[in-house]
Amino acid sequence: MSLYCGIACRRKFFWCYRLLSTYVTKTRYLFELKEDDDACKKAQQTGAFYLFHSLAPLLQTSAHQYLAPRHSLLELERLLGKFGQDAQRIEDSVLIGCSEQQEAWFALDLGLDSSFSISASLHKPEMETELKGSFIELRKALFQLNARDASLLSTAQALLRWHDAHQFCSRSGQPTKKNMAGSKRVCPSNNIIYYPQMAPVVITLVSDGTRCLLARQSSFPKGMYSALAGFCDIGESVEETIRREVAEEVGLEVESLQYYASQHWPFPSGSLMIACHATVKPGQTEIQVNLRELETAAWFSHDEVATALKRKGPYTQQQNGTFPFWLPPKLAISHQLIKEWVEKQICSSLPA
Ligand SMILES: NC(=O)C1=CN([C@@H]2O[C@H](COP(=O)(O)OP(=O)(O)OC[C@H]3O[C@@H](n4cnc5c(N)ncnc54)[C@H](O)[C@@H]3O)[C@@H](O)[C@H]2O)C=CC1
Ligand SMILES: [Mg+2]
Repeated sequence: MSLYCGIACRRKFFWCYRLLSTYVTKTRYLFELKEDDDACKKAQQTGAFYLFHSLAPLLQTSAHQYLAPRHSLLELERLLGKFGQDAQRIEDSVLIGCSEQQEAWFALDLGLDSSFSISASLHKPEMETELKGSFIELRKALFQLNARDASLLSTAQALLRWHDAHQFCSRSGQPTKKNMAGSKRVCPSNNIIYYPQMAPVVITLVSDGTRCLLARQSSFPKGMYSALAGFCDIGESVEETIRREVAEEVGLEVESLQYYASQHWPFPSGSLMIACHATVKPGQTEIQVNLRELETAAWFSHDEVATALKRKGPYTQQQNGTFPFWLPPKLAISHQLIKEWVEKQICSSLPA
């Protein structure tokens, strides 16, 4: 090993160690805030708040992108005061992360019902003017956010939605109480603890060796195709869900599958997307589309998919009345799954 290489390796090791150490410190800090209400309340003093209204995040526009502004506790108290709201409403906020310098990040919804305010929803247009931004539906804004804001706002929305929908104990019917961080709710009458939940969903890119199978639902934007997706049924393994979903939706039998990656997805109400590649038995490639689930499904060649990946919107109607074939945006795991398939095809076609 050359001297240069030795130094480079040691530097790399030192860098990795520093990264890991910051990550561990951050993780332990967040754990403490979830477990200790007093520590979490203290963290709000120096923390930053992302604001929502009826689950739509507050956003500002900057150069064709959306930015998610953050507010200090002081700014938030001033804002609530101005709109005649109790500062106790801040206790409805949920912890969504922290910076490397341990600035805790929270999310608060000013439009949902609160036990701390008489009138549930603060006046939206006036608040938007005051905050110099707009509350925009996450579905519309997600793909124009940077990766960090997209991930934070997705987590925040899923958590805020869960709290809004779990205000009462399903056994006693009594109101449940959120802990300061919002990592759980407890029923004071029977001590049942409720934890935020998300639904596991598999997303599978089926291939026959040279082509891949893409499908569309009628609710998709015109021209957009994606890999097959489906919720896990209770009691199923990921492998079983993939086999069932592929059989249910396109009438094919999966022969082998390989895990690719996962992603939290805020729609419809917080899912864990588990992405996999799958192959079908050779010669068994005839698609039978389940029209109750899908509008259409088809096999696509490597070149067709590679071209679609490069295509940029807006995807407007063509002269012949059809829409161009396009794929989900980069932020969606389906895009990454399809991209990996394209890259793998290129590698396998290269001479050894
Ligand atoms: N991030 C990504 O790249 C992608 C994400 N997705 C997400 O995957 C989700 C599932 O895909 P679909 O093909 O619609 O699933 P699906 O094929 O399981 O069909 C949806 C139906 O499943 C039933 N269902 C079972 N459990 C459910 C639950 N926990 N919540 C809601 N419905 C449930 C309902 O009847 C619903 O109409 C979609 O909601 C979509 O948001 C889909 C494609 C790409
Ligand atoms: Mg489906």
